[in-house]
Amino acid sequence: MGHATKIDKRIAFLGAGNMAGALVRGLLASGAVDAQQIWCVDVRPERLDELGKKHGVRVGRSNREAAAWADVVFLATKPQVFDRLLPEVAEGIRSEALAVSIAAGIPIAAIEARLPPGARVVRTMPNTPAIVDAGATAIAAGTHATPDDLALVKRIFDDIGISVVLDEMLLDAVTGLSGSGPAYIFLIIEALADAGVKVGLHRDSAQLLAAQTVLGSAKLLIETGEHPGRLKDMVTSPGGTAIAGLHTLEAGGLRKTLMDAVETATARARQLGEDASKKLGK
Ligand SMILES: NC(=O)C1=CN([C@@H]2O[C@H](COP(=O)(O)OP(=O)(O)OC[C@H]3O[C@@H](n4cnc5c(N)ncnc54)[C@H](O)[C@@H]3O)[C@@H](O)[C@H]2O)C=CC1
Ligand SMILES: O=C(O)[C@@H]1CCC=N1
Repeated sequence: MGHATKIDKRIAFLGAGNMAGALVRGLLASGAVDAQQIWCVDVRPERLDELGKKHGVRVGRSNREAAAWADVVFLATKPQVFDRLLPEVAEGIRSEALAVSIAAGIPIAAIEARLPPGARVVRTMPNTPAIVDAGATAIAAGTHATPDDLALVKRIFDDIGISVVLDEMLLDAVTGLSGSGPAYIFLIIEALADAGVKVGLHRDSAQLLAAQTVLGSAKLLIETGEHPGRLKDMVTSPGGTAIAGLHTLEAGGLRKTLMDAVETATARARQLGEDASKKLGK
């Protein structure tokens, strides 16, 4: 990739797990920031060693110190530890810094209430394909976030996939759909690979064919802008194989099951937010 302009900010990741790792890698690969502009904090020393060795970024154990150093503070632990994380951030964060949450469920209001008055907060919901620059992220502005803040966060996530700016009330729905969606798709790919084995294919070729079919179908949809129903119709010859398979999927309630799954996951995101808000005393 590579960008004409650099991001002239110091960026801290509080919680340096899967998603933070994807962001660090993406920021460095795009050339948008240099390793010395990144500080990763985690409670697992082995993870810090790994990131330090791999990327040459600064690592440490103190959320407060990293927050005090940074212009942009990513809140990237699990939502369940936000009640411990936020007081440490509140102690450290500078008044001109921006806080960016990637946590499922936690409302912006709950974060703002725990940070100094006027704190600028942006809430996001990325997904794991960001690890290979194919992420899908939704971004929502907090009360005091500026258009420049949103543009900066959008740019960071656009480096590792696509992003959309939405109203915060839609973020739990995004969590149920694209945030959690990779898990659904991996289940589908695994099931298709199993199916391929059942009808006589070797595991390796079955899995590769299944995965490429998902990738290619998504690419076809995005690049043509066609309605998915029309693209489905292109596959289904009269009296052919695809319509026979589709009949079985309809009988198995695949559409309803997927709709239920997204609805359940959305409700779970909301619940995580309510639990966290309660623990945060709000
Ligand atoms: N995994 C996913 O598919 C997605 C996750 N998210 C959100 O991203 C956040 C992080 O998720 P993952 O990266 O998957 O989790 P993870 O478990 O890989 O990373 C979280 C990291 O935080 C560290 N940690 C725990 N307590 C800490 C503390 N007090 N201070 C500093 N670090 C601490 C853990 O050791 C761990 O390395 C979560 O809030 C999750 O809701 C958002 C979108 C997708
Ligand atoms: O399961 C979770 O809580 C996280 C958030 C979105 C995807 N994984």
